[in-house]
Amino acid sequence: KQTLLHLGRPEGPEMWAESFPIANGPRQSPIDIVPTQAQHDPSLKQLKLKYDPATAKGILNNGHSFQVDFTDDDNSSTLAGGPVTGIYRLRQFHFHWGSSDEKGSEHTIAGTKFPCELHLVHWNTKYPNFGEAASKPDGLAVVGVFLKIGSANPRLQKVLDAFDDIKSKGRQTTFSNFDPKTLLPSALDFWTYEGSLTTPPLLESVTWIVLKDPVSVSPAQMAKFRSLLFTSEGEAPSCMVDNFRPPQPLKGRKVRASFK
Ligand SMILES: CCCCNCC(=O)NCCc1ccc(S(N)(=O)=O)cc1
Ligand SMILES: [Zn+2]
Repeated sequence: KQTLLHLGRPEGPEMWAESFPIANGPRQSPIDIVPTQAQHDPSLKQLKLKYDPATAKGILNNGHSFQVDFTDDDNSSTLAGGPVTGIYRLRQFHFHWGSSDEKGSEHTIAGTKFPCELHLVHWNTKYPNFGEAASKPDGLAVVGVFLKIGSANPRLQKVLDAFDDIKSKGRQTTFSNFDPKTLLPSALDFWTYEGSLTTPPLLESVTWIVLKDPVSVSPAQMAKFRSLLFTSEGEAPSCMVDNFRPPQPLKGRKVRASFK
């Protein structure tokens, strides 16, 4: 008896190609980053991140992750330098995580999975808005940060404290005066490659900037991530876990390193 279960969750990554054929495209994300195969590119500039805490707006459970949204109607919070040309505006950040500490990240490093991965999503100001930029090959730049199990991360606390208000899908609350720079490691060494959104619509519009150094998260803090729900109030509750896409074929792409 063929059960749907062995095809993965009906709405899971294995099924996406049916509605989004680009799922099998030439520049899909995430990927497995193999440090020994990445080429150091001395022409890569230093990453310039300028975030204004006043641009933090709200925090939302969107049913597949939670995101912190920023006002992006001026250049108060931007990314420049690194592999990109021009100025990209911060729109939101969100996370991906596992049901246990052995998995959860989207990118992997020589096969190593992390329990969690942070994505800071920026759009190219040469386009009028995020939606337009999301459909252009140089439209988006996402900074990826690995979280690894260790001591509790005090910088995460303000985010975790908001979870009671956004437990189920569709819940949101205000979230102000937060500097996402506090979530980053001290060194901004990175790998970079041309890729895509890792969730539908899987658009191939992302310059990925994956930081080499992880930041810490404690098991108790991971347990709080796993207390969020995929489901809306009133539905049978389903814990929000394993919201990561596995690595996709490199298809000849080069991964560059900003460091030796
Ligand atoms: C008005 C425009 C509304 C856009 N709504 C449609 C849309 O494009 N949503 C996609 C949002 C998204 C998905 C995945 C990532 S990831 N995991 O690759 O960083 C980042 C951002
Ligand atoms: Zn993401």
